[in-house]
Amino acid sequence: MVAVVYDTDGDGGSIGASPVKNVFHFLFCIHNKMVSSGAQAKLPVIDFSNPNLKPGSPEWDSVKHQVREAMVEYSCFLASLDQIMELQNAVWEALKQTFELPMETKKLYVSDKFFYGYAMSSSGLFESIMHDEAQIDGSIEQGLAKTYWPQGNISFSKTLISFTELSSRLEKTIKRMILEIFGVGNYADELIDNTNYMLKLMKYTPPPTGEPTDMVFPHCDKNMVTLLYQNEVEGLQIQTKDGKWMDVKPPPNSFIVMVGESLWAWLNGTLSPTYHHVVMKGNKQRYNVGIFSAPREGYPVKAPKELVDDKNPTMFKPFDYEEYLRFYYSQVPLGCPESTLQAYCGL
Ligand SMILES: O=C(O)CCC(=O)C(=O)O
Ligand SMILES: [Fe+2]
Repeated sequence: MVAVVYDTDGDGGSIGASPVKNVFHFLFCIHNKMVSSGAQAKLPVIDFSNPNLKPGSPEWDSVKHQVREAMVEYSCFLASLDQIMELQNAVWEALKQTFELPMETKKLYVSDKFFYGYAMSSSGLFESIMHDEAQIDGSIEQGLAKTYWPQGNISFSKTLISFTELSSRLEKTIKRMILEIFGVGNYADELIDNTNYMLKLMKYTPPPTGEPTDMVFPHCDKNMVTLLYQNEVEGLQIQTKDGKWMDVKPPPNSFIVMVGESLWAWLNGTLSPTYHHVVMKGNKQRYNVGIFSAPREGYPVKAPKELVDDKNPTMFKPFDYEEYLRFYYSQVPLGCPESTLQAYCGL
């Protein structure tokens, strides 16, 4: 299916006739009323920079212990990785260069996979480029860079390939630790082999009023694990167990790690998905680049038998991630139920 994910009206208001436009209206609408001041608590920062971080080592066990504490409390943490600092400037340069392209050029990037490509919110303040299967050799170069720079753009491609390698390696480490924590580490290789990585480039333009403005409405990601790397402009808030919004303030060497609905289902509810939104304030542009891991098409999301018993019955019917995404985007215009996964395949 071809995903034409561009909204030209820029009115930030009325809901148009096209389902795609409706999706973007709801996904990126502006609700000033939802803005709240962040709670005071701080997310744990866990260091993954040690090159000796190998499964079974004392370093591994120590980091895993920290991951457990953070995930159980917040379903979210900050993963510091010093190696990202070497890429930092090149990453922001690549994003700026991309979003500064003329609008007609940016619109050229339309993927043949469902929902991937260039998108802009109806307010015009939030832009994103979603590139699926970023881990596949040549995909960033041939699929993305060649669309924008037909003559090629070596520095752009090299930077985003290195970013994808570094962040997907970190994602694998984190996922392996999470599975070990819940006693299902024996499934880690299978799950990793059936993972697809979506690369998402994001630009937030500050609201003209300068008032705090909700740019991405509260939601849980649908995928397995989300890793976000943002510039110095804050805006992300996650919801804590007591229902308060907490500001996320990542140091420059850190990724934000969040749990998506697919991991929630795969773990049969053992971890909750991270509920989050983005509030922009001030006058600086916010850039963010994320890697979203997701189950490959055709690999059903199904909790392993070890996580199911009489006390913990299966929460969801096995589902295909891509089919669930289609359902989700068909539901969003109808008003976004609290849990679309529950509505889709809850038991
Ligand atoms: O920009 C951010 O910090 C979060 C973006 C987000 O929630 C998403 O892309 O799903
Ligand atoms: Fe999100």
